[in-house]
This record gives sequence, C-alpha cells and structure tokens, in this order.
Amino acid sequence: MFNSSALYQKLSIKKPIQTSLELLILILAISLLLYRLLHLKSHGLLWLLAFFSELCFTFDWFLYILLNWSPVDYKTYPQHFKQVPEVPPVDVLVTTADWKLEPSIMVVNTVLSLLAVDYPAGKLSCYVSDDGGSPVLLYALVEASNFAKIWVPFCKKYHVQVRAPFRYFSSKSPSADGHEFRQEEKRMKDEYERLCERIEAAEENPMVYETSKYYEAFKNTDKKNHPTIIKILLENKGNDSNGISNLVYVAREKRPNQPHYYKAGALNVLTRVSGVMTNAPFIVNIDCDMYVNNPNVVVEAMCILLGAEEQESIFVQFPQIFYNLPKDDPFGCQLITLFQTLLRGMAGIQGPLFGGCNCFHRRKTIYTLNSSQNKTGKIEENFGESEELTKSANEILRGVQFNGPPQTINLSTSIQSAYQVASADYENNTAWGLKVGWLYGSMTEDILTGIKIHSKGWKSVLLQPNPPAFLGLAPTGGPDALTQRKRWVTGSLEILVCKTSPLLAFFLTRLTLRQCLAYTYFLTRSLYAIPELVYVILPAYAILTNSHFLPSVQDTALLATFVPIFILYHSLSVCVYLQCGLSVRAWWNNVKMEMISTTSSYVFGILSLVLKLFGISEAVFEVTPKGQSNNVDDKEDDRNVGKFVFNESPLFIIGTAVVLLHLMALASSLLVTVGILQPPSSSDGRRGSGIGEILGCVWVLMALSPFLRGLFAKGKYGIPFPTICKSASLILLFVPFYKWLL
Ligand SMILES: O=c1ccn([C@@H]2O[C@H](COP(=O)(O)OP(=O)(O)O[C@H]3O[C@H](CO)[C@@H](O)[C@H](O)[C@H]3O)[C@@H](O)[C@H]2O)c(=O)[nH]1
Ligand SMILES: [Mn+2]
Repeated sequence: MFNSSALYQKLSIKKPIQTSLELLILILAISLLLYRLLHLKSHGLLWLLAFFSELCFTFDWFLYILLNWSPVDYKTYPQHFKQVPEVPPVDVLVTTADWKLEPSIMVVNTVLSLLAVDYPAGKLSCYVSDDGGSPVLLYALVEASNFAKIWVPFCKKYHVQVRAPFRYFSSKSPSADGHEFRQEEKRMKDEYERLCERIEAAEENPMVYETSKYYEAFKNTDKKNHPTIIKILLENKGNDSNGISNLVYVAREKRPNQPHYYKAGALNVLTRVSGVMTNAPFIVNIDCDMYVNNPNVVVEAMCILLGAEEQESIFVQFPQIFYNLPKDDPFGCQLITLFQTLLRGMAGIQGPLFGGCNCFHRRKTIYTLNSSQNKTGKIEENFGESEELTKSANEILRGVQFNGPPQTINLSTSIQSAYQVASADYENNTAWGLKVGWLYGSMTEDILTGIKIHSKGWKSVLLQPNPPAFLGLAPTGGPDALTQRKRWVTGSLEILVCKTSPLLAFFLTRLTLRQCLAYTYFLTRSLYAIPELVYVILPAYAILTNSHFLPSVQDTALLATFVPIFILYHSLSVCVYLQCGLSVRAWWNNVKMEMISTTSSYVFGILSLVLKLFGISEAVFEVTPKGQSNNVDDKEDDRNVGKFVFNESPLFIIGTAVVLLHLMALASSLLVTVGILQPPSSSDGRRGSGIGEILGCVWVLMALSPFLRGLFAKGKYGIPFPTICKSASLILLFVPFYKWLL
C-alpha cells in the first residue's frame, strides 16, 4: 500500500510477453541440444564442438532468464523529505590516481558539482584522494575552492540543474531569466574561465605553485614514494547550513615496499580519514570522472536510506551513465541496458551489485563486513592503532544518534589522527581490506565488497532518477575500452576463484540462490569466450574441411530450431535496446564490440588470471585515460569519431587471425564454386559445408568488420603489420589443413 507521506515505493515490473519469448528460446535451445545429442553418432567432431558451445549458451540463457524473472523499480518522493526532522551528515569520497590521465580540471568539476548539491552544506564533507600525489591537482583544488564560494550560492539561488561548470557553460539553455541572473551568470563564466586558465598555467609551469610554502611537502617526491599530505581546503565551522561544505585533500603515504591496493586502498584511507574527521554515518564514493547531474541526488538516496528498513536498503546504487560517447555508442561502452534490464532484475532478488562508484553506503556496513567484529577487543585489533578511529568506529557500530543537535566539528583538531590513519603501514596487522572496509584481492574490488555485503542476507537498492544522478566519462577508443574490459574480466575471475566466491557463498552464507546465480552470471561473462571462440571458428573450419555443423536447407529439424533461435534472440535484444531509448545501430555496435571483446579482453583477462594463479605475474590496475580529446563536443575530427583505433597490443592478434581465417574460407568456397579448386573430399561421405556455414562466415566477418577494415586501413586505424604477421602464424599453428592446401 502506498502511504501518502512515504519517502519511496517499490514497484514490480511486469513483462509477460518478453518473459514468454525468453522461455520459448530456452525450449527451442533445449530441443536443438537434444537433436544434436541424438545424432551425435552420425556426425563428426564439429557437431560435438557445436553441441558443447550450444550447451554453454543454453546454460547462460537459463541464468539470464532467472536474473530477469522479477525486476523491480524504486520510486522516491523527495517532496516528502522535508518532514525528516534532522537530516544526517554524509561523507563524500572522491578518488583520483593520475593528473596526466585524469585531467585536474575534470576532477575540479566533479568536486564543484558535489559541493553544489541541494543538501545542507554543514552536513556534507568532501574528501579527495589523490593517488597521483600531485601538487598540480592540489593547486587546482585550492583555486576551485575559492571559485566554489561563488559558484555554489549561484547554483542554489537559481536552481541550476547541471552544477559541473564545464557542462553548464557548454549547454545552451539558461536555468533562469532576468537581468540580474544574466549578469551573475556572466560573472561565473568569466571566473570559471580564469580558473581554467590558472590550472592550465600550473600544468605547464610548476613555478606557479612551487614558490609557495604551501606545496613544500611535494618537494623531491614522486608518485610512488611520498609522505602523507593532507590539506583542509574548505571548512564549515559550526555546521552552517548555508555556508560551504568541508573539502579535504588527501594524498596518502606511498612507499615502494608497501602495497597500496589501488582504488580499494585509496577508499580505505579516505574512509579512515573521514572517520576521524567527520565520521558521517553515510558514505558515497564517486570516481573523479563522474559528476553530479541531479542536484537532488543526496536527498534521493536518503529517501531510501531513511525510509526503508536497514536490511532492505543496505546500500543505494545509482547507474553509471556516460556523457562523452559518440552517437550510437561505437565501442559498446554505454551501460544503459545493463542497468535498465539486468540490474533491475538483480534489484528484484537481493539487490544490485555494488558498481564501484555512485553508491551510498552506510558506514556501519563497511565496518561490519565480518560479523565477529563487534566483540569487545576486536575493534582495536581490526581497525588499527589510532584511538580516534577506534572511538569513532565504536560510535558507528553502536549506531550513535546522528540526528541529535548539530555538533561543531573542528577539522584541524583531528588532522594529526588523519595523518596517522593515512600512513602506508597503518593497515599492517589490521583487518582493513580483509574484513573491514573495501576489500582487496580483486581488480573489481567493488563487486567483491558487494558480495560480502549481500552474503549477510542484506538487500541493496537500485535507484534511477530522472535526470540521471551522475554522468561520467567512458573510454572512447578501441584499445582503452578493451583494456578496461580486460581489467573487469580479470577482476571478476579473481572473485570467482577466491574465498568470497559467490559459488561458495551460497553454501556458507546468507546469499540467496538466485542472487548467487545472478553473481555467477556477471562474473562468468568472460568464460563464454571459450565456447564463443569455438563457435566463431566453426563455420570457417567447416568450409575449409568441407564438413558441416549448421543446418542445410534439407535439414528441417535443425532448421526449425536453429533459425528461430537466431532470429528470436537477436530480435529480443534489439527490442531491449529500443525500450531503453537506444537505436538499432547502437545494438549492432554492441554486437560487434562483444565479438571483439571475446577475441581480445576476455581471452587475455582469462590469461592474466591464469598467470596470477601460477604466481607468474600480478594483475595491475591500468587507469583508463580520460584525455580532453575524449570530449565529443570538440567536432574537429568528426569524420573519424567512432572509428576503431589499433595499436601494437597483443589484444588484437586473435581477432585479426579470426578475420584472416574467415576470409580464407570464403575465398576458397568461391574458388570451389567457380571450379578453380577441387573441394576437399568430405570425410566418410558425410554432407559437406553448405549455405549455413557460408552465412556463419559472413556474420562473423560483419561482426568483426572493424578488423576487416583495419586490415586495409592506414595509420592508427589500421592493424599494424607485425600483428597481421603474428595472426597469420597463429592460423598456421592451429589449423591443420596444410594437407588440403598442398
Ligand atoms: O590506483 C588507483 C587506481 C584507480 N583509482 C581510481 O579508481 C577510479 C576508477 O578508475 P578508472 O580508471 O576510471 O576505471 P573505470 O574502468 O572507469 O572504473 C570502473 O571499474 C572499476 C573497477 O575496475 C570501478 O571501481 C569503477 O567504479 C568503475 O567506474 C578512478 O577514480 C581512479 O582515479 C585510484 O584511486 N587509485
Ligand atoms: Mn572511470
């Protein structure tokens, strides 16, 4: 029942037609498998390989149906939020790693958009972790904090919707009218331009900041070896709602002999620093490449976090939507369908997985990943030496009343403790990263931490407000997108084989069966690269050896299952794209990108896990570059937007080999048709290859068309010659058809 003063409502989504069609595909797939099984004897190896691949796909489809069985949506009523007597404080954690790959002006915009949200300023504290340890970024933030003092009041006064200045000033529609507004807007624009100029000047010439004592700590340091540097950039003394929020810069200590655990390590430091400084009961973490697009975002999250039972709303995840992608998403980087379908489905089970950013957590959850924590004596042992941290953690674990009278917090009194908890060896002999905080052990620390949370039987919530809460930057080049996927794959597989694996968690913890299967669905994506590659190679192999695995026109039983599955499956996924407001072209681009990932990121992700398991090499977090040229707004190179870019990376070898192989197959089939070549005799009189295999070849080449084009293109759009040679040798190594060639 909907209560008129409720803060939110949970709605289940009904989609009977879609579900029936999904089930129909499943039934057809099972029939196909049975048919293959019954006729196994009268066919050769290819038939068996096809059966194996189709078995994998059918199992995957079964998981997909389970995942999508009962999707839910959440609707919030922010207008009722006014009834909440005292709003809770929130600590905002922003991570950045490298000022060259992640431009300071981008980080500055993220921070400005956060400081300007519609939430009492005294209740919000923003902490920026700089893993690059860069004085340029600190300088940029110092300058930005001065700009914030006029920008934040301007946004709040005129109810500006987009509060990241670079986006506001590049959009055409003004948020208000009138002479006064226009004057102020002009002033903001001028000030923002000056801010950009100063940051650019500092990037080019270190003299700008070097002479100031404020930056002394950075002298003679490098990214991997420096002491902790903490600076309080803005302070809201006395919990003033109309003032400005706290802003703290943190470059944690880095020493070459101490592991730093990448983003998870950075988040743990920020959790501790914010713990000793402001200790808000709610934490939201945001990547430096995301900005707040909906100023009501904190209120939206609070509608759930305060409106629902704690166990029902253990965290609130907002989608990751990207603003910088060219039309129709040529590199399949947009995650809209993921959030609108699969994660909505997961939301109907135990809740969406934790996606790494744009997520509001309860600090308590992050502190109690392990249930034995609350026992006396354990807290010191788990949380480390800092007395202040132990005290603040104790308050959180006891569930202190955050809605009491406002406390005056003085940030500078806690700065010593902040330095202590940010030191490189603070975590030694503690539970940080193991039982407390963001967990270590996977490149996708987010999913791992999320599983641990769901393992306690708690439920999370997916919230997709309109306009979207956050917008971010995705990679827009071929190699960057593939490297990112490779990291995700390695991270997912690391989870699958670790102690927290959802496969075990189902037996050992309170993870529900369907949630466990949902996690399995996500974490095993890359493993399907194996059957997928087999299936992709089959048509070419069949043509070259004159055998078959696909139906011919006479094979009615095979035709009656295979063709409808193919058509229904792809039509359904087109429908999903259309439902999400995306185009057919975006769907097709995604098909292509999946095929490309299969031959590259997935295979190499699996490989890098194998190397890790054998102790040969450790996986590293390769930060995604977010260059300014990523911005679609600069139209200078319009013609080439969305064109796939290649480099010498081994990632491209397999894809190139697959394309070469299929070209060879088609060429030989053409030569046979015109009578120049004799077809190889099909083994023991079985039917040879036919139209099915030819169409299969064409489909693969269409899906790998960026590679096909890359074979003939020049410069960065062409596949490098050494890669082509390596691919050709790969074919010679693996395909034993020399006999026929001779
Ligand atoms: O040593 C590091 C490495 C990365 N980061 C930060 O981690 C965030 C994510 O890095 P990015 O290079 O942007 O990776 P993406 O592939 O875009 O990140 C996606 O995938 C990650 C898991 O691989 C998730 O954590 C992210 O939330 C999700 O957006 C950024 O803010 C980085 O600054 C650090 O703070 N320290
Ligand atoms: Mn990112």
